[in-house]
Amino acid sequence: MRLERLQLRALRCISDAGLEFAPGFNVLVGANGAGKTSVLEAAFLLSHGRSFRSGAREALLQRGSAGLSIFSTVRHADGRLVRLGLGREGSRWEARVEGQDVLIGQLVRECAIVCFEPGSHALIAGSAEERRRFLDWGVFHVEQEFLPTWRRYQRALKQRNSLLRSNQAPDDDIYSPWELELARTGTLIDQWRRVYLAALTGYLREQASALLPELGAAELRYRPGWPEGDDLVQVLANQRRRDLAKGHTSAGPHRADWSLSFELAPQREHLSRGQEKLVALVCLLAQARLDAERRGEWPVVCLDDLASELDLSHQVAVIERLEAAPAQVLITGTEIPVPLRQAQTKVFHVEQGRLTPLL
Ligand SMILES: Nc1ncnc2c1ncn2[C@@H]1O[C@H](COP(=O)(O)OP(=O)(O)OP(=O)(O)O)[C@@H](O)[C@H]1O
Repeated sequence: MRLERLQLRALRCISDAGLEFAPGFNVLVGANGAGKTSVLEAAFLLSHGRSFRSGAREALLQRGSAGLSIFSTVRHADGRLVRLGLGREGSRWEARVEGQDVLIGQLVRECAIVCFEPGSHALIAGSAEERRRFLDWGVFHVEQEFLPTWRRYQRALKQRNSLLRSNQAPDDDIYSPWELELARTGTLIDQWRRVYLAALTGYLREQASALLPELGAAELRYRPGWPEGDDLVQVLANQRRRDLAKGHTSAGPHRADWSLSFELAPQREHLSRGQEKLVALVCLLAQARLDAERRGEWPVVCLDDLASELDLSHQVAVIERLEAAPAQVLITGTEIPVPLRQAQTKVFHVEQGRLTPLL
């Protein structure tokens, strides 16, 4: 898929801007703080319902503005054109597909965008929550039932945690209904995650051998969040007393994690900071590749500040791979990245929130 048009209003330093993107490479060039990342952030918001930057969603609203809006026209590989919108008026976020109000989950399903940005190394070096989010975004895009099941799981988890916190005696009749629900939905979530990771593994190995051949073979490890092979309902019942002392549920898919290790870098601590970033990029490109396989079209790939994140040879390798995909790519930088200077690239100049097409 590709973004044909993106229209932004009152997003960070961008008061009002419209961009017509080219199908291939698009570069947003400008000084620090000009508003380049904010454009990628807007695209990411449509596809994830949240920003990749930390902080409250309120910070996205231009200072002094009561609302913001993001509109996009998305062209799918089969020629279908879909109009998407996300906005905030007053205290409410509203999502639209083809002018109809929809839930944010429905909007996100229509738009697939992966984004590599300076914070992406958290996928490797950060908390397990980052890795679960990555995993669940992938599962969500292929499994229709994932979101409602995940919501049911979260509801049951909240209920069990509030029983634990209010120090309810660990009796079956109080805890069992919630534990049954947790086990039923949690086991499904775990199965979907395993199927997704199994499909992702080949693409992870392929991307890793292209971008990080010096690290040797890559291996993916998954930890479901409770002892492998055990029945979750039994685990929860057995852990009630321990969980009462802790005040929260200590087993289940909300504790899952995965990691990518390498023959010559078996532990994360063996990776340099730059290699951590490259491993994160490997994961994102593998996810994009799998998404392309499943949906029959590449997601849009955003690379924020590419030239300061990767050395020149890795920039070349990534750009060549995306050119061959072929994917629509949005790149930001204080200058046009060297490998794109001779290529067919649409360039936008960004200055104090104003966007001007150059070439
Ligand atoms: N809510 C807001 N209202 C108005 N301006 C904001 C708001 N939030 C951030 N800004 C400003 O908007 C700009 C956002 O910049 P952005 O991160 O998009 O810049 P960038 O061009 O990617 O910069 P860099 O090259 O430094 O990463 C900054 O100048 C910032 O101070």
